[in-house]
Amino acid sequence: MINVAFLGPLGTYTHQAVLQQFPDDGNTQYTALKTIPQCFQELTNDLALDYAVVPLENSTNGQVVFTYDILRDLMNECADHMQNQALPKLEIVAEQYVAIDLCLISSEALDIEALGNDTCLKIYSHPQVWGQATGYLDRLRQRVHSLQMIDTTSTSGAVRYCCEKKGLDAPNEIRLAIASSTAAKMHGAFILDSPINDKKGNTTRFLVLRRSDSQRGPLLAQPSVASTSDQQVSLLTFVVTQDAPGSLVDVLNVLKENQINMCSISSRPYHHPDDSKTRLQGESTGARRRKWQYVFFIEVNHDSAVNWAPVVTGLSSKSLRFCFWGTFSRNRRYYEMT
Ligand SMILES: O=C(O)C(=O)Cc1ccccc1
Repeated sequence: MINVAFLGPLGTYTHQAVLQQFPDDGNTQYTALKTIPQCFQELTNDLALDYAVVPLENSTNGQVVFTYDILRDLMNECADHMQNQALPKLEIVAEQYVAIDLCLISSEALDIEALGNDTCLKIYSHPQVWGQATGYLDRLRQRVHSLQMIDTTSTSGAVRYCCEKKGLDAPNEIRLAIASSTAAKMHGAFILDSPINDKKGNTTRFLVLRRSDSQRGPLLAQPSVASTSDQQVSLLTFVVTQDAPGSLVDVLNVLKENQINMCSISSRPYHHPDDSKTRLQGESTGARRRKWQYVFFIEVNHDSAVNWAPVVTGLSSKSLRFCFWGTFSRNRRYYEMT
């Protein structure tokens, strides 16, 4: 029996990613959690859980910042170190891609074209959705008196909320949700319009994590739909000194020297803690501390034959803090999603 935690509840896009990775074979238990931080915390602390699945980025509106910021914080607060290499308690073991077709959903059959200009719309969804349907929402806003966007902890939860509040709307007020057709079906709700996403091929990429003290080796559940490819991907995070010209180039040169191709780079700001115990290696004690620094996230793709020892040594010597988050197979959906 394997136990997979995910950003729930049932009917979310993350749930879809979970089922792609871990099809329901009678041997899998699914644990729906409320928030992304909870997915990280529970996987770290609850030994009954084997994996956690969280969203990482969306092809239309980019980074899922909650996830990036937890990876950043886990690197910075990591108690286990090998010199300046942080050894986190979690590792990434797979990726998944889910096509996100957003639907406008109501607890009642309504004609969306017939909304009056005195209508006050309240639209509920996960915050990640707003940046994926801006064009549609802008057009809708022009046809009604007001349109309010209200965050929920999940898309599926938004549909449930609208169904629970059915019939309780004030006059002229209409509650709608944005979620998947699966979520609409699950709650017996009505799809008023779909797809309403700005871009065709809107896709979210998810990470599958496990505790790094878990038994090494191939994933316990080999995905049946998402077959893997020969390409391997590794995710690394690091901090460079901002006072030395070329310090980022120095890190990237380690990859070049080892013939490793970088396929993505991004960064997130972080405010460096003042606590002197957390001073990064290589930072001079007398130097004025920068409050505003950046963590870089890079992904590299390679075949399975990489000799990581010199790469890790090189990267740790060129960065102030460094963390290797794991190697996983490039999912075949990476090539297939439009
Ligand atoms: O709320 C959900 O359905 C989630 O799984 C989070 C999310 C929201 C929008 C796109 C992808 C994932």
